[in-house]
Amino acid sequence: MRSKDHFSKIPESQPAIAQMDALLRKSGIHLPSDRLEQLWTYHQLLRQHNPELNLTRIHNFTNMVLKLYVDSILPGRLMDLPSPLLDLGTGPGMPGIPLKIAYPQLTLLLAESRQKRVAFLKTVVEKLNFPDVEVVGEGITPHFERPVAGVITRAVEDMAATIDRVRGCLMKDGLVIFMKGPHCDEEIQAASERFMKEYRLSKDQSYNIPNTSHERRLVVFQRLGEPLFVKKAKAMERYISRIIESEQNPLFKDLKKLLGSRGIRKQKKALVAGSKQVLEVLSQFPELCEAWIGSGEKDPPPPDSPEHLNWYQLSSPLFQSLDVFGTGKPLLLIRIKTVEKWAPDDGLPEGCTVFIPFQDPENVGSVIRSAAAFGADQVILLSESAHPYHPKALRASGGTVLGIRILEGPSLAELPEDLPLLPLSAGGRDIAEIAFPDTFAFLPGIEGPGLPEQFKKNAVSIPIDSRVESLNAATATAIALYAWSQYRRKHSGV
Ligand SMILES: C[S@@+](CC[C@H](N)C(=O)[O-])C[C@H]1O[C@@H](n2cnc3c(N)ncnc32)[C@H](O)[C@@H]1O
Repeated sequence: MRSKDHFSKIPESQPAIAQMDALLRKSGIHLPSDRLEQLWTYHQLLRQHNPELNLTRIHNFTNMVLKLYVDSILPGRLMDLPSPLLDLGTGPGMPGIPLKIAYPQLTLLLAESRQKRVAFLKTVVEKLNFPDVEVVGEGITPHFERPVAGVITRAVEDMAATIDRVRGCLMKDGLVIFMKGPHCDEEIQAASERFMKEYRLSKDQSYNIPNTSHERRLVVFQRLGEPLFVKKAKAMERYISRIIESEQNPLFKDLKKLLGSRGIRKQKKALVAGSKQVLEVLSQFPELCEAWIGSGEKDPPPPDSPEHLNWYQLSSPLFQSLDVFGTGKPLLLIRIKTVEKWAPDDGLPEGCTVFIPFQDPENVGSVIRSAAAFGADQVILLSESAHPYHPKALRASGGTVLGIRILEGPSLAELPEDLPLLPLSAGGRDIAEIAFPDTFAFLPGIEGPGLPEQFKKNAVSIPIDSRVESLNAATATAIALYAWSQYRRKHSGV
């Protein structure tokens, strides 16, 4: 490899500043004398401290100039460098120090976790009398929150790891600049896929260190969103935030009661869980949303949330006691719509009504979801039923509870027999063979006891294998709804 290098014939016995200048110029880099001297001083320091600190394995003068200094400066010729720029894992100062010498207007942060190297970097910065260069003597983690417009990194780690690491400090539109060798397609692909929503690949340029056979690749990702600390600050400004750390806090006590149907009925409020559902409810029913509930201040409300939203920041144990599904993601406190009453005298509207007597909130939620999916006209909750806004019901309903017409009716025993009912019970007529009336209601039984005797005579059933006693009540209702939707499609072309 070395024999191909154009400059390998330069005598190594007495390298001098002029030879460095010549190598730089042949590589297209023209430094004025004061900056050339800075680079020379840096080179001397590197040489002086290398035996003790093992700063670089490159010892040959020509190679040091080309593979370290020229290589470090080249990104500045291929793009406009963002400033302030964080050189992450700078080691002995590469590419940061040569870049700062070539582009003195840069504000630079040199991050290095190994303390001996940190001491070396501080000596360099002092000797070169650099303005606007700071040595950050710590390992960069996502908790590092100093705002920077760009990050540059050479020979540190894979791209995805770095992008993740700088999520605390890189500002919106900021650039992560990777100085890589030619074979980094897999890394680019992995990082592009993982950060698809937050970053875009803005540059991928192959080049050579001039007059050498050394191939390089400059890969740049641009951040599309804000870092967390900015999101937090904006959210603090926009929403009323409350920190809740005690179980005795009245707000928390009320929230805790929303884990059961009684509390929901009394307060007319509910908790929505699961990030997808929370975001859907927030965008579809902003007027119903009261508070965004998170663990501490991580995960602030999204920037376009309604302004009246409160932001409750719960201590981790308090949050976990509300996060019954263990999502770890924020919950949403919503007001529930007033549920209209229904009495038998009101009759039924044309189409399909579904009565719900289920005591298991998951069954309530999943039947509501099926009712919405198959186009039922309304759902009437009998007094036996669990609350449709119970956290388990809301989750099982996939949010459809908020979209479908729901009424509150009497108990199962109070339903008159002369309603146009299609009770669901094993042993009834085969549902595939009946003609569905224009106006009717499905009436499934309660889990366990099933239907009271008086309804069984008109029941319809879903034929099942004789070794299975019965279907789950919500499943049976879903299949009955499907049978009706198929019948309707066939007979009315809907
Ligand atoms: C292989 S060296 C490369 C140094 C230099 N960028 C170069 O091109 O010569 C990697 C350096 O990154 C430092 N480093 C690794 N992870 C780091 C982190 N998270 N924050 C700061 N420095 C880190 C290591 O201590 C090491 O000095």
